[in-house]
Amino acid sequence: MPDPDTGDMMGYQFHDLTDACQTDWRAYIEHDFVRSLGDGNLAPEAFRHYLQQDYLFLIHFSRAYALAAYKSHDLAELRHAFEGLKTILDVELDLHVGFCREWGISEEDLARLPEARATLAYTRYVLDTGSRGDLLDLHVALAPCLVGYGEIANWLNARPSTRRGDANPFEAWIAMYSSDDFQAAMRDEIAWLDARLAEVTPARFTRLAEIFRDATRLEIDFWQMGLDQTT
Ligand SMILES: Cc1ncc(C[n+]2csc(CCO)c2C)c(N)n1
Repeated sequence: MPDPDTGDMMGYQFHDLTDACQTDWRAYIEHDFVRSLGDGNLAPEAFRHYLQQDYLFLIHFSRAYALAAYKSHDLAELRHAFEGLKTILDVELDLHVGFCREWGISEEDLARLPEARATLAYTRYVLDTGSRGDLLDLHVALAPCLVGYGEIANWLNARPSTRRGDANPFEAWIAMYSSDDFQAAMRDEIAWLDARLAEVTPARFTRLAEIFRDATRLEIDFWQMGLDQTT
């Protein structure tokens, strides 16, 4: 459809992906795990289980960013993948190691950890989608993780019952995803996706929306695993 201001043809945008799966997207962003984390009363066992499985998750997500490097066509795409991998290793895992120390999870515990089904399903789904498809398929599969956590932080901050500061044991978690750096990374990813989605056909968009919805459902399962402490 033509843009009313410029007359240019407008394609799809990132928000069309969330619009296409609103029920699942809201169930992910506003999950009970997230609400309790915001209120500061999430059961320590639930958070501990989440932290342990997230360690395995982050290792496989690092591999997915390495796959994005492999799928790159130019230096800009390669840098984009490299920055994503570097953020997981330097920022995500850093936060993670700090939390594990605080919650009494040792490196030996992490090394011995059996991988839960929800972790297996989500990480291997993303790697398989990226192996089979192109860089856009892979980024769409990765988007609920990066964009979702930024949106969760914004949702929590806009909500009156969220407790910020020392009164909340999960303050560092909320602060990390609310930070200017993380929010800027989220906006960069949305801009990258907007530029590529502008070019896709309706049939291709339908397939991408399916990938996005599946990855969103797997994020829901990951939160639920924390609450249920299932493996
Ligand atoms: C289940 C699960 N989903 C998303 C994230 C957040 N996250 C993991 S890697 C990455 C991209 C680089 O920052 C982001 C935002 C998480 N930790 N665990």
